[in-house]
Amino acid sequence: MKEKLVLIGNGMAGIRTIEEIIKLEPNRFEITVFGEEPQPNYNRILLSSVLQGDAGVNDIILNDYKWYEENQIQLYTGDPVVSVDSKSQIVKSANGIHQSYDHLIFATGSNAFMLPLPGADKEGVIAFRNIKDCETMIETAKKYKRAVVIGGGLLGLEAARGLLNLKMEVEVIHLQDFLMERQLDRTAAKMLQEELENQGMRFHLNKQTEKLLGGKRVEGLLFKDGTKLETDLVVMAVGIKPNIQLAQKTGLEIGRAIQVNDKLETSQPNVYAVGECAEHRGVVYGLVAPLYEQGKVLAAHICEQSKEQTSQTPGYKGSVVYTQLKVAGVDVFSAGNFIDTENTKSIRVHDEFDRIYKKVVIQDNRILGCVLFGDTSDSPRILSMLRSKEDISKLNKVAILPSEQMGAEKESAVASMLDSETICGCNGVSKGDIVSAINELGLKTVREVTQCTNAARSCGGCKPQVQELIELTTGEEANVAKEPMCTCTHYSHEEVVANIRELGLTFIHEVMNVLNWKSKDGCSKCRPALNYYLGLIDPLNYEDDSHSRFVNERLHANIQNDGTFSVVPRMYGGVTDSAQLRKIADVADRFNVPLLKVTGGQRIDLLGINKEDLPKVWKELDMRSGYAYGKTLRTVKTCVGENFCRFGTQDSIGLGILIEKKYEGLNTPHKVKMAVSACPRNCAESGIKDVGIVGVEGAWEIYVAGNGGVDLRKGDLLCKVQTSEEVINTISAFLQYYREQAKYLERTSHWVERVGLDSIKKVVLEDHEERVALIERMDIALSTYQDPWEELVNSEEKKEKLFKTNLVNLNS
Ligand SMILES: Cc1cc2nc3c(=O)[nH]c(=O)nc-3n(C[C@H](O)[C@H](O)[C@H](O)COP(=O)(O)OP(=O)(O)OC[C@H]3O[C@@H](n4cnc5c(N)ncnc54)[C@H](O)[C@@H]3O)c2cc1C
Ligand SMILES: NC(=O)c1ccc[n+]([C@@H]2O[C@H](COP(=O)([O-])OP(=O)(O)OC[C@H]3O[C@@H](n4cnc5c(N)ncnc54)[C@H](O)[C@@H]3O)[C@@H](O)[C@H]2O)c1
Ligand code: SF4
Ligand code: FES
Repeated sequence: MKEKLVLIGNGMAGIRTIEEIIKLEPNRFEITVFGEEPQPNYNRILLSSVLQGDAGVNDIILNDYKWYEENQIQLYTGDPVVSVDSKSQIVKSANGIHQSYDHLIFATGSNAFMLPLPGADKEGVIAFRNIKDCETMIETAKKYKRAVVIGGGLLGLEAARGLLNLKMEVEVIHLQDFLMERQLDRTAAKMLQEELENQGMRFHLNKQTEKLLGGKRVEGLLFKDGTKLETDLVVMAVGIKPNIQLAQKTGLEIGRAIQVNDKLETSQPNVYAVGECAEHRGVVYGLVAPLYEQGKVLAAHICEQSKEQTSQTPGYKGSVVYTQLKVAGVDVFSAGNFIDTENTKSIRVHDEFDRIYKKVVIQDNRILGCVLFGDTSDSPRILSMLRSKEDISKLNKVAILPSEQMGAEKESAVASMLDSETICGCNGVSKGDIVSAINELGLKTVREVTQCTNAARSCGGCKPQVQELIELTTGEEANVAKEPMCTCTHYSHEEVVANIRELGLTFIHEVMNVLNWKSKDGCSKCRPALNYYLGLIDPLNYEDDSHSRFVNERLHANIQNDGTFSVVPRMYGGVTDSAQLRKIADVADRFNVPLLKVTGGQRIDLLGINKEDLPKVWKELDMRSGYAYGKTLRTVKTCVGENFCRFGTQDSIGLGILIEKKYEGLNTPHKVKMAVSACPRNCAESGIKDVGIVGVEGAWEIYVAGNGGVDLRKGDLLCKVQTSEEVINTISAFLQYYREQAKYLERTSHWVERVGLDSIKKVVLEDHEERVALIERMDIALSTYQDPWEELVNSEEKKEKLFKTNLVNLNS
């Protein structure tokens, strides 16, 4: 006879526990599930996506009726359990079902907390917790215009974004003086507020609602300070309260929720609790990651018990939680304890130009928590250090929060992650788990990876990383719907480019309007990408939008960690002369330049220059910009070559200078570095450059897609040619093809790995017509080049705009 297992609550934690049990013991239990809601188990997290218009109700079903049938689970939906007789081990449902049990799991979740305000029972006052609430909001938006969300936490802001998408005017009422105070500090909250205001939300902070006004239907709010606000809909998002009435009636021990030990056992034998209705070591969790961890432990414990073994399960020890806001155009991440105290120290990066803020709080050489805004790419690494309580005393502090300005290559966070690091936080799936599944089971799609590992099955925030892992592991492009360019749009990079071409779109806001961008002004990911693509497609007519460029590119200098700038003038082929050196020395003296440094690209960097001095420095230098800051050609490093070196067989300096003069200022998807060495001894390191030329007897070998950064990669031999002219033509064809085919911010190394060298050779070397066309398009692009320093020095208006006003907000 099978043991009887009854689950009360058909939600995310309860059903995940059942899935884990079935994995361990597919046939041991006769399982019965009671659910109060009328649907099968669905992904509550994605209600935000349903409201924001990114998914339909059917898309968020996690386990359909067929799954229950296939696993022989008796499911009663729309039928809550109303009493439990724990003596005779029987539960009774509202519809009168009596079901006996050997094991009983409470997974009754939470209810939305409704403020007990006068008028809270009026029509048009709702919560945001289930499918019904979501449908009510969608219906309301068809008839009414104004909405108020009470509560500026995760749920409130996701609801507000959804209501904006439904074309309502949205006001958010928040009790505290900054948003998401449970997840963010004041600085990050202020940046978030500005971003959301840009998107169209209006905020009322420090406001306490006293009463809801209106007749049968809500018409407004009255606040404690006497002010009023009119509205047609009120959504309360002020927290949750565990659903414990039934447990209370059953006589289970209750604190803030049902009290459980490390095995998720309640105070009564064979009765367990899991999910938001459970309190473990004084903590009640409200996010799925810890609830799924609980479910796994509980499943193992119940299965071991059924075998009448002594329990081997180490037990649930509590979780480090993290949160991410699911709102288009906003990247926010928060984990652990991020509040500064007298015992903590913190590392901070605050880039007001690009609206990036990162804070990592440290105590006794361990990371306690972090807040990331604007760029959350460091989150897996920091979370991993936080969870493992890694001793960071030996780490260079810069390594904890590396930034591009500090020399780090950050384009593939996934590639540089350790196997033990977590890719999917919701489901606790590591990079190693996913890579093993891909290799062992031959998985090719994100959906397959989800089915086998559960990664990407909850909030979906890790889908891009899973996709990238498939591509990195198999060397093939993952067979999934293309990943959107950013959270502002459904369209992938490729689709946006195709639309710009097909519809003849010519400026950034036009692209956003025509392609139904979700946020009015885009974000720091899509704006620079659109600016690049528009310039690529119509180089002669497109007017570059400097406000859609990253700060260094906008100011034509590299910002340093103390807020000063570095200036690197162009030195073609790494060659200089005494006049240039004298000029540089004079400028260094006149402007008290604290550091002069020879760079890896063979030029001289003047570091520590104040922003207001930049135009004067450029003027006095009277040299061209070295573009040490741009997504463009950086340097062409050269070796001494035949003129002086005993081994030299070719004029590397001459060719290097020719190349650098030809391609300077060219806009590319990411930075491009080149080198020319005059013999295979390769003193200019041609093997680790985007384009590297090596002289061999009477010929030049051209290598591409090398990289000397974090993702060290040896270049691939593209071809061998005889003359400098052929070198130039081949570089033109290759670089133009890269410009047209790569995604913005994709280095040549990643692009070549993604599309394959052979396919590039076919176009760039073998298809004569296409090669000629690429070279022509390259020449057109190059014809528009103007040195930016010279342009700025000679234009008062440009100087005024860039250096005197504070036009620094990418989103402004
Ligand atoms: C809009 C929204 C967005 C969210 N986004 C995120 C996110 O991005 N990341 C994240 O980690 N978390 C998110 N959450 C929270 C997450 O959804 C919850 O933590 C999770 O659903 C809790 O799972 P649970 O099974 O404990 O409870 P629930 O999912 O609430 O399931 C409990 C179920 O039990 C049923 N029930 C209650 N009493 C009875 C009874 N007596 N008999 C039968 N059935 C009963 C309820 O009707 C319910 O269906 C979000 C929540 C919402 C509402
Ligand atoms: N992206 C995510 O991870 C995500 C998204 C949505 C919901 N959730 C989860 O769902 C649950 C509910 O979310 P939530 O945002 O309601 O809970 P919350 O407790 O995190 O936030 C509630 C917010 O409402 C504010 N508030 C409280 N009383 C108020 C009042 N009278 N007037 C105005 N503001 C008031 C609080 O200051 C707080 O910031 C949480 O467990 C949350 O973690 C998570
Ligand atoms: S690469 Fe060859 S030619 Fe150039 S400096 Fe080195 S040894 Fe001399
Ligand atoms: S991080 Fe939420 S589904 Fe993977």
